[in-house]
Amino acid sequence: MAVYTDVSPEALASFLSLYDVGRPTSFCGIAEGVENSNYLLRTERDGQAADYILTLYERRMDPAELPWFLGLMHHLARAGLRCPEPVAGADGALFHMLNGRQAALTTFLTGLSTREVDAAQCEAVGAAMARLHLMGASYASVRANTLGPAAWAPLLQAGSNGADKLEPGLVEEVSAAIADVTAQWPRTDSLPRGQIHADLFPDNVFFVGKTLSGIIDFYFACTDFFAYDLAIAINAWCFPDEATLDPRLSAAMLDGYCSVRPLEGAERDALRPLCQGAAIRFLLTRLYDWVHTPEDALVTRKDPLPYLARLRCHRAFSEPCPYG
Ligand SMILES: Nc1ncnc2c1ncn2[C@@H]1O[C@H](COP(=O)(O)OP(=O)(O)OP(=O)(O)O)[C@@H](O)[C@H]1O
Ligand SMILES: N[C@@H](CCO)C(=O)O
Repeated sequence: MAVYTDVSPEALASFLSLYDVGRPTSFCGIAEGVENSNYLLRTERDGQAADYILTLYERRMDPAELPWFLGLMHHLARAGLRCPEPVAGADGALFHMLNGRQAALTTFLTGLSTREVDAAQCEAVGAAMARLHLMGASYASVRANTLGPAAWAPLLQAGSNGADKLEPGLVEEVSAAIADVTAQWPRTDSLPRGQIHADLFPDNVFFVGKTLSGIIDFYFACTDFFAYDLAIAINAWCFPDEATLDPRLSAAMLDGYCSVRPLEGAERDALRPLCQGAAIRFLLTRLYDWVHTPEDALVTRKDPLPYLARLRCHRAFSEPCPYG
């Protein structure tokens, strides 16, 4: 489930009166996702139907940061990336309040996320990510990565109550990995940086047939190393059994990326610590949710342990870039 906030027909009508999108003809909650409340909205105007996603921002969203995310999506959509474009209200604003929460309408993207990742999809994701990185260069505003290395020790601390029940010795093992990976982390000015998606998992990428048709969910986007975005996606796409890297998939992703934006040698050399850092980041946010979400909550908690398995896998490699 991800409908935390119910929206009545009256509240919807009042919200839509701020937009020029026509009258609602259907409106239903979307079960997928864990962060925000999402609804599929169909409207009709002058006999024409149009689909939108209505999102009410919950949980981790810092209200002051929403304009940055919506501005980035607007910028990328206008630059030609297939991503949701926020719809402006009659007043020009990209979000308005609904039931006490910030809420935005975005364009609907067709397509389905894949359940069985293959090399062609990885190549397409790599190429789309590189396009996103290049297009983001003209979005000048900076957003620091709030889930970068400085956040890891406090997150582990916040999730430590219950961590060892999940996996004996987890806190000690992850503490040691944090110290080691932080010491190897590239200096800010040592690798190319810019706007990154930072959550490019299979459920955030749509395909129509074999063609990549859209990228959604920009609410962890930030300004960081381009190669860190690749590290996140390698972890999310290239571990078919959750614990073992399939180098054919990661090589396809790197090939796709390099077909649009060639990687520098230093970026390839940094991939192993970056992949470990990406594994730590998702292990810790999942651990936090695991420990802090009541077992009977409607939201489905994501298992942190597959990210411990990925961390171990990257740490066991001896070659600098086993990814392709
Ligand atoms: N622009 C869009 N076009 C079509 N479907 C969308 C769009 N945005 C969201 N969806 C649908 O809503 C679902 C949830 O969206 P999203 O992943 O952004 O939610 P979330 O709560 O931020 O979840 P999470 O961060 O856990 O992935 C998606 O899986 C997709 O089915
Ligand atoms: N992609 C994240 C969920 C939040 O975006 C995860 O799998 O842990």
